[in-house]
Amino acid sequence: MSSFSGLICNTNDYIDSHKGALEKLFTIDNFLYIYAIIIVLMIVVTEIRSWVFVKFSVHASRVLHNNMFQQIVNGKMKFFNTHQSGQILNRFSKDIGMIDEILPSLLMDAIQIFFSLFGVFLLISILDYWFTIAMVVLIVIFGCYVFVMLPVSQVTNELEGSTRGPVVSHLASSLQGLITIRAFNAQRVLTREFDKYQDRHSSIFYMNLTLHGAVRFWVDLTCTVYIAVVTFRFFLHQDFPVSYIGLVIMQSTVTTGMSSFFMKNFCDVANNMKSVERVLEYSENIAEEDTGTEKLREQWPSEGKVEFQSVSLRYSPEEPPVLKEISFTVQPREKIGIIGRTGAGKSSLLSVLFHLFPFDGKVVVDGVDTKTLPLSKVRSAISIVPQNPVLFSETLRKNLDPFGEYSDDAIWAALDDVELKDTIAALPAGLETMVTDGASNFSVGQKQLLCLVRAILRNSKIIVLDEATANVDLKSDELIQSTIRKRFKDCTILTIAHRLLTVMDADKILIMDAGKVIEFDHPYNLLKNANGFFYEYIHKGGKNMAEKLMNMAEKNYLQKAA
Ligand SMILES: Nc1ncnc2c1ncn2[C@@H]1O[C@H](COP(=O)(O)OP(=O)(O)OP(=O)(O)O)[C@@H](O)[C@H]1O
Repeated sequence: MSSFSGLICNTNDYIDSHKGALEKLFTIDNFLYIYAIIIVLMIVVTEIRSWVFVKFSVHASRVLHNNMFQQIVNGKMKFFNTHQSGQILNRFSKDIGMIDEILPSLLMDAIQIFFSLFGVFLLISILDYWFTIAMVVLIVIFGCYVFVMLPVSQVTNELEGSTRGPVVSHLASSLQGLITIRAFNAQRVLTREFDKYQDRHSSIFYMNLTLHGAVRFWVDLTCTVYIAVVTFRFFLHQDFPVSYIGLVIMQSTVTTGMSSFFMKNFCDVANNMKSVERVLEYSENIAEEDTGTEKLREQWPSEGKVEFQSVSLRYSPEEPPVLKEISFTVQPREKIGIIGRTGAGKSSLLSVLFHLFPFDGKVVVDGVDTKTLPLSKVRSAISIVPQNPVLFSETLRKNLDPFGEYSDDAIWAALDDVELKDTIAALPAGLETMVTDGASNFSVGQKQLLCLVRAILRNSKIIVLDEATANVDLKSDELIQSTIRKRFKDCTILTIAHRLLTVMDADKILIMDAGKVIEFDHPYNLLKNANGFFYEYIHKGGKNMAEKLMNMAEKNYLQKAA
């Protein structure tokens, strides 16, 4: 009791001695002026700060976003072999969302709280320098918390990101293979797998939350001890005025809440900076290196001669080569059928033609080493009808003619060539029909025919068909083959085929086995070698089929010879 009455007496003495000065400063007019100036300054500073942050964050996120997208669409094929789709989608959704929405406000709050705390500390220190020591101790303790907590929270945050990838990948592949999953009645297996990935992600997510809760507890406890120390000092030294004590204790209490918020914000900013790091990681060194610089004046390729000179390919340095010192020459306008067992390297041969992976040796087209040309030049010179036809979620017209280069008449004529004209004309929107996600409103055979329409429109000198008729019936296969013969008679054609009938009328058959070319000649000549691979391959389908194919080859050979 005696301590409190002492305090009150001291306060009254303090107020009496400073009364004149205080009255002078706090006249009602002065107070209103100062108040108005402070309010205006606060509004101006807040507006400028928000404007700068919004401008900065929008610009930064746009640059990062564009860079990352450009790198991904031009990415090396190897990158897609080693990175899950979920991982890539995560960068575009979670990380970009973090940079766009969360990080700027976190950063703003952190800076604001830092300056507020600094102001409070400064005020308390000016009132009594002994509090500076308590504050320095407080800051050191907070520093220790950050030192211990930050690396742990960065690891848990990283783990959270890496466990979210499989959840997204699993979901994406399940949606893609929904028909197969239902056909095998495998919904339960898939659900169990999804739960496994989800549990893994949730456990890390909760670990993160718990970690933040623990840190908040320790920060609050430290701040409570700090307030107790400050209050205790007033009991030891009772000559402070009450207003002074009230101000210090109130500011110390504010410090408690703000410090805990600042710690959380600081760690969140440091952790979420990882999103920037991850986006930056995908913003460089992913795109293919385009070293070709040679500019060709004349139309290239004009003939369509293709030479493979000692071409070797390995998908990664640790793996064995899938193409081994391959050399052969395709003459202009020749039709080549490529066959071989599964995994022999047929598709890899075509990926070399398009420079999809770095390879040793040379591919020379019409006398020009394709390694000296820009990638866009090489790729635009060759048309492909791939094994897995791809249509985009756009109008049919845009899918067939993405750059708007051809007239409607040319497109309808090309559709007529593959006998799709009536089917497309029967659609209510015709060429303006929207292709649904995954092109599910077209059958696989129709998709392949639409890819063939693209090739017809481009009218390239070299055409590549990678099992283009694998998903169509025999009649459609014959139709496509006759269209190809008619429309591409002046072109060089490389056809990978599993159906021998498809390539029996080819000028030459190239047979691949374990990454090597083992036979390369006219089918009729190959059939003369009873110990050869082709002879054996043809007789696997039964005697009747073999005879039919041999007759076809002979007829074709004699026709060409004549
Ligand atoms: N992107 C890739 N990354 C790593 N290895 C690959 C890749 N693509 C193919 N391979 C490997 O290269 C080898 C040749 O594959 P490729 O697809 O060229 O054979 P293919 O003769 O076309 O087979 P199929 O007739 O079954 O399509 C195989 O052992 C395959 O595992």
